[in-house]
Amino acid sequence: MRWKPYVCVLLGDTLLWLLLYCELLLLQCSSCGGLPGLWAFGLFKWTFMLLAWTVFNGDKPPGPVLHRFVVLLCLLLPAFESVRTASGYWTFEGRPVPGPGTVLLAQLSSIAACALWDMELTRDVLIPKYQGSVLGMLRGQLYQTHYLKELGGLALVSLGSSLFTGLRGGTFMWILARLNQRVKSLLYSSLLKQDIHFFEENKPGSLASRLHSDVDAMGRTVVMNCNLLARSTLKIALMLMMTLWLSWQLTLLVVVEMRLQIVLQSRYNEYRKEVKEQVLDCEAEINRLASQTLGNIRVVRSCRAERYEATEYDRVLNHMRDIKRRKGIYSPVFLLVRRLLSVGIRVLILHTVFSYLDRTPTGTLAGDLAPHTLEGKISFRNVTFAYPSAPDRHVLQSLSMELPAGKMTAIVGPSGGGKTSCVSLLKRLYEPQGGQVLLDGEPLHSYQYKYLHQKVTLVPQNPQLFSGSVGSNIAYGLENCTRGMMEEAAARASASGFIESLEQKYDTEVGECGVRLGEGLKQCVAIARALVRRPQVIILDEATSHMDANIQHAVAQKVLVQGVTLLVVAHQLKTVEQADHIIFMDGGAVLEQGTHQELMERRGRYQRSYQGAFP
Ligand SMILES: Nc1ncnc2c1ncn2[C@@H]1O[C@H](COP(=O)(O)OP(=O)(O)OP(=O)(O)O)[C@@H](O)[C@H]1O
Repeated sequence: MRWKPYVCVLLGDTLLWLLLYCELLLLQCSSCGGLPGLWAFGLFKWTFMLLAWTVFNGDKPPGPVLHRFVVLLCLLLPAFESVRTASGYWTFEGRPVPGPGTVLLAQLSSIAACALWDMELTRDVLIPKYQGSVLGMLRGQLYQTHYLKELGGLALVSLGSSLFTGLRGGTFMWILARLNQRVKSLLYSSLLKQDIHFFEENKPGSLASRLHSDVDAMGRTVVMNCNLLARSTLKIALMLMMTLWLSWQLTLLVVVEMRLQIVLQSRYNEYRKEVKEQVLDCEAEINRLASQTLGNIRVVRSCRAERYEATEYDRVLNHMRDIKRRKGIYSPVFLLVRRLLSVGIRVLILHTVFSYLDRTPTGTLAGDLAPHTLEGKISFRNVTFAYPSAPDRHVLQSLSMELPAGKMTAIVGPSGGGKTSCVSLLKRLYEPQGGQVLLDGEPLHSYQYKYLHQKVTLVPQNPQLFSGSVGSNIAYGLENCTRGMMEEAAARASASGFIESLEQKYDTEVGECGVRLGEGLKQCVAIARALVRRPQVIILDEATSHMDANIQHAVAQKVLVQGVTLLVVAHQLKTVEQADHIIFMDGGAVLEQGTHQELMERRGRYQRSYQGAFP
């Protein structure tokens, strides 16, 4: 959270209070106008601060937390004084103006309320989120650094939540006590004013009970329900916002399910109520018939109405049986419909999940080429490419370039020029929309997937190491990697010197994400990891940025000696001077290419960039 706007708001508030005091002093006013004046001043402050924000920040609206803070700061004091006046605890009207202590208290309360408000509101949403992240880490999906952050977040939110729950409970208990006191006092005064015959009609015991137990019970009900209402409303609103943010489709399904369940349940409740009334009517009828007939048995006998009465009794019993049978059918049908609805919604939710499982990748599938020997010549032919997330924006435009086999080619140019996009296409992370990328004259997609990734290896700028030994990181993913292979790769990556200097050499632990190694050493290990696979093309995407210039040069030479094609993507032009071929890219197109000497003599963009970098 950026704290500067909050400090400015606090200073602004203090300044406006000072102005009010000065103005009252100058105008020789003894009061700021009671409660209406206080409210007017609060609203003025609110408007003023929003206007000031617009002046300094243009159309950009203040964030919700900052806005809440401003509202609290401006309206907390008038609201507090209004509640105090309404509860009869204090009459503000008689006081001239809130003192500096009250203003300071209002500011502190606003800060605390704003912070705790967010904690309380987000507790039920954030706790499950942090718990999920911590569980994710325990299942190995997160690194330790993330784990500590998530665990810290969980602890903080839980602590804040407990604190706020305690404060909220305490505040409501305090309000309850005040409410009871006030109502009892009013009731007692009212009782004392009643006529004497009122006391003759109402026993003192019952009046005393009204005064104590009933008032207590009423206060408890009102306060508890207010508490529950405020809490539930805010909680539902926030949960809805959070779930909408996570997935509006799933939220819609859940809301639809809830709505249908409510409709179904209320229909069923109506029906049950109706049936219950019918059963009660029937029971009453049965009782009436039985008691009427048995109570007047002499009349029944004398009229020979036994058969008639028995038929009547049977009729009511049959009616009762029908009602109960209908109830017996409706209950399981209702449960079935409810369960079907719930299962149906879950099936729909799963269908969103399964659609991902069934999704077929749009890229061209890999072919079966896996030649024994590979030269490592790479050609980009009229390649046009746009990222799937921005299909209308072509980041490469009919780009053509050649990377000679066994040579060092450097791609340079300003940020956003399209260098990394070329590398991504070369690794088949994306497919171009137009043109082709060829390896030894064959399109990349005609090679076997595993073969291609073994022969064309990428070392990224920030390589990830895994907890384990230096050796296991070099041999990562290889089944039959011998110590000899590791040592050879490390030597070519100029990493053997530092590895040999470690106490346990290749068995030295690198720590979580390689934290025990410096950035330069991490890059050396990552290059060794690439080299141990004996690739024919190595792409160093800013992969030597943390290395000393001499080491960078040595690594390049050792790689080239083996006849490997080396593609270096670099920002620092100094590091690519030695390259056999330099390609200068900008705006997704090749602007200039040649050796360092040729490009410097051309006095174009490369030369200007070089001179800009080394004036
Ligand atoms: N995943 C992506 N989705 C959409 N656009 C992207 C994506 N990655 C990069 N771009 C855009 O593609 C353009 C080329 O980016 P690219 O990373 O290839 O340039 P770059 O020369 O490698 O830059 P840098 O040196 O800063 O890495 C940029 O405008 C960038 O914003």
